[in-house]
Amino acid sequence: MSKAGKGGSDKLQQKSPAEFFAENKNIAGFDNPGKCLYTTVRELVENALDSAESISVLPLVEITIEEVSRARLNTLRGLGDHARVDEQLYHDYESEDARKKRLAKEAKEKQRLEKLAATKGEAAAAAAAADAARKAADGKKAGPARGTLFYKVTVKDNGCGMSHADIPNMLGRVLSGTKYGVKQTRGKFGLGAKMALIWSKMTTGLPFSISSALRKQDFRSQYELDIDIHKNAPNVHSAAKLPNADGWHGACLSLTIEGNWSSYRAKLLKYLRQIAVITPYAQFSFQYIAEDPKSSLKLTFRRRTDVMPPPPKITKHHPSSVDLELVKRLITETKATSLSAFLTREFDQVSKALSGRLIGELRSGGVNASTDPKQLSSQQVVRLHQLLHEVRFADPSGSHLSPAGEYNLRLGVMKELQPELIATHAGDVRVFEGHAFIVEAAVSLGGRELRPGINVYRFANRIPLLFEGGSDVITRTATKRINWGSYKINQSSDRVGVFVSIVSTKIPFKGAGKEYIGDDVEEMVSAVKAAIQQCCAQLRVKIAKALALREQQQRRRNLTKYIPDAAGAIFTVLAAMAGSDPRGPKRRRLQDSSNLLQQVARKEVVQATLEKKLAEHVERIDTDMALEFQVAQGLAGGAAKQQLWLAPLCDKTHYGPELHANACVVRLLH
Ligand SMILES: Nc1ncnc2c1ncn2[C@@H]1O[C@H](COP(=O)(O)OP(=O)(O)OP(=O)(O)O)[C@@H](O)[C@H]1O
Repeated sequence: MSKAGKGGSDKLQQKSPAEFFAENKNIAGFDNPGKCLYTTVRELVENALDSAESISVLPLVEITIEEVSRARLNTLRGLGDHARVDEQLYHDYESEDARKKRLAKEAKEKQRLEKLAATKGEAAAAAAAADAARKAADGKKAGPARGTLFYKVTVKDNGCGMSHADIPNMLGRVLSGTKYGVKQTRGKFGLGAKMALIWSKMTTGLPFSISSALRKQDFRSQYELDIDIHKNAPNVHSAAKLPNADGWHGACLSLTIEGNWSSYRAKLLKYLRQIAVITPYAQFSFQYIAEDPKSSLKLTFRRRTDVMPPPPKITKHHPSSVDLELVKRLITETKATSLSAFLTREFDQVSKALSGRLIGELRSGGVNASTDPKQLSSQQVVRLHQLLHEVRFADPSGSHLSPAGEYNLRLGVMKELQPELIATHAGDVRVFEGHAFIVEAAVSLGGRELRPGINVYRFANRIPLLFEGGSDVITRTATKRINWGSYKINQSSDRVGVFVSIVSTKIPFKGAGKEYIGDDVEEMVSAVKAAIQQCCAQLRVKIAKALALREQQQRRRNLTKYIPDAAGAIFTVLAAMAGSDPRGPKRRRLQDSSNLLQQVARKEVVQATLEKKLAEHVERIDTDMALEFQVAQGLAGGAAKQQLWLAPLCDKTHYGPELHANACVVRLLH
């Protein structure tokens, strides 16, 4: 008899996707309570942005995190107050041993303070006591904040909303979503919101509350649901259609989870600031409601532009990116009834003429242009798949992508970090495994909140990436592959901001948590490096100009500093000469065509007159030299130019040739 038959541990079992992800939450970025709070907010915010952008509406996202004490949570769960029967069972019970240890520690601390007061005075002892009290309080804060470990997270948007019938499946079934096509979106896996729901189910047991309306819909869908983890199916508690008198459209999702605000507060705020950098056309209102109102927080990241990148478009699979299973699925799903139509209809970069040539290669296998793709034998499908990988197809055009745009990236960095210098660059469309991608970069110097050294900001499909930076292609390229010194940038003392945004129909994320992009994709490494280098080259010119300006100002300051002394010395000589014999040797040597000495004698010229004239002279040579410098630089084609950004009115972002004129350079759109 087999072990399974005996009821041993080898019994065959099956898991639903929901069970798998509930047991392996960390794969999706749900590691610990603090990180879970962060990832929940992040997933809901990114859904909100995807949703508003899908209907070309300027996003308005309201995020609220509200502390829920254990007592309130119990009320929400319908649990009454519990009077403890056996105190010793509980975590917070102080045993006799623990009490002795605490008293010994306190006595030792008292002795230390008394000794300090005797040697260094009362003030030093008081400061040490305050310091110890602060450390003790910090220690308590870092530990689990009992009573406020639960949070109600609500995210509301003005996006496309969800249809009434779809809501249970969209939000209550793992691996279901609308973003699986070949399209650039923030979401991809059909997992994020459900992971938040699974986490809430595992920690508080409270359901998802969803309110949503499609555009022009006269009712709002109102749902309370959770997920049957075992069946991976939605479990609807209540569903209703409520009046929508004000014509609102969008979604408002709310759930109550365990979390840790104090340990992830900084990360969450950093995330919001960075998403505001890469999405300057969105408005984010953030509110943290604490049980103690003094710890509450309200922040608004305002919209700075109404120019939204054109929305990404869904595109067809590139022939070199499909695997055998995908070819089979496309054959099953296609509406084409001939092989010729199938190839042109389902694949990118396959024209009618090219499909004819491809079919020519397959003819020996017994197919022709009119063969119904659904009638292909499995050998014929295998041959077709092989052929698609052997033929060299034109690269995808990338016109379906939606990069943030240099204008938005620059604006975002300027508004959030206010750097002293900034340069931006948008790279050309490149290709990785048949998927187009575009890398945009900004490099800034100085500004708010940057530490000395290289500060890397990473974005993928316009999502900020805040974790696992050390292994990411952007961080590694910025810190290891750029020779900063050659651009007059000091890698350790200058405050350098490196912002890189990659958009693609397939970002090679490591893991479903979308935390970082691997450093092993050669095409991506070279595109990221080129984009950063382009920014650095622009910055080098600006830095040279700034240095020259600083030198010029220093020279002027030095000259100005000596004017009173120089004028005083000259005036003393002139005054002495003016009082000497006009026919004496000193006076004869002076060519006094402007009768300077007489003017000095008549007090028409005094020391102040000399000082004023010298100051005017310094000013004049300074301006002349600056002008000379500007002209020289202008002719050399560099520093005198200032980049000015005018947002294109049309939705194109691919630039063509540059037109150079004396006063400006204009970049044309293709
Ligand atoms: N705020 C929203 N507005 C409109 N539709 C939404 C919203 N939130 C979620 N959805 C719909 O629910 C689906 C599932 O969302 P979920 O967060 O689970 O996964 P996803 O965003 O598709 O992918 P990922 O797991 O990569 O985030 C989405 O594809 C979208 O169609």
